[in-house]
Amino acid sequence: QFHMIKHEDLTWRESLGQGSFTHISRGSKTDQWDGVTHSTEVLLKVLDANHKNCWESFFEAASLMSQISHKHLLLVYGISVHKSKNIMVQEFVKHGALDLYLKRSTSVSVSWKLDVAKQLACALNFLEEKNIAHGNICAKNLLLAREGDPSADNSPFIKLSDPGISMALLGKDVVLDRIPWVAPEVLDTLEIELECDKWSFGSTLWEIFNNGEAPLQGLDPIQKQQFYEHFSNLPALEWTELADLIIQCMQYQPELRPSCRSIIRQLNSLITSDYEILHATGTHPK
Ligand SMILES: N#Cc1ccc(Nc2nc(N)cc(-n3cnc(CCO)c3)n2)cc1
Repeated sequence: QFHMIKHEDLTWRESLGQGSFTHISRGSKTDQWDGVTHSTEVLLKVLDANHKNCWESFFEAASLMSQISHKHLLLVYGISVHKSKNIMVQEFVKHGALDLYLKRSTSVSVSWKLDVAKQLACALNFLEEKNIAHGNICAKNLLLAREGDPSADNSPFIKLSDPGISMALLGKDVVLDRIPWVAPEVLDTLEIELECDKWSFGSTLWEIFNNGEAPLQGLDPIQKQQFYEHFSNLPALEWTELADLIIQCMQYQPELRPSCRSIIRQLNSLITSDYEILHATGTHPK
């Protein structure tokens, strides 16, 4: 169920960092279309050689993204297996991971953030309708295809990345490190259900409205585990309606979390209210 890409059709450029058990590089792939050679810029995601045993899960994550297509889901061109290297070939998304973009950007407006949040909610709604759980929703896995320029009145555009290797294979320390994105019930079962993505959505909303700052970043794994044991909540944002939405998503009982349709409805009313506040008082919520 995959397009296999020949290793010799890939060119490797600079390294761009790493994910869990993987590292990423910019590159290009060449294709022959009716005898003409085309070169496409790609992102090469390589499974670390010392985690070769995870190759099934690595490609399982990629195939999830290949079986369904949606404008806000990352395009995976295919895979390439060469000697001991397992490579996922993805579309190169122009502005990279959202968490880094938010940390670097100073003037990102509330309406920009709401627009991005709504796009993520739409991607999740699409997955929910297909009964597909992603399992790794966070700002690091949101890729910014278009920055959006308020003066040119065009808006940002994001793509949700593949979920990566399943947590069942990543080990407890990686799972603890993913607190508070990973839903509390996952710590026991290591099973990903649709409701888990709602919890992660809440955590990602918090990141987006805190300019890419990671929630609970100062806590060590034990303190992170206690955060769940004490049924704690993230520090509330000043905008109470938004803080309420985050609390709804981050309900400890999975069945109490809102549907994607409800999340989208609430985001729409925040977008409208933001618009009214902006035009009423000339100021708007943090
Ligand atoms: N400077 C810069 C710069 C860096 C990267 C891109 N592009 C791109 N395209 C993708 N398909 C995936 C990623 N990506 C980034 N971090 C991860 C790991 C966490 O998911 C994945 N980046 C564009 C500009």
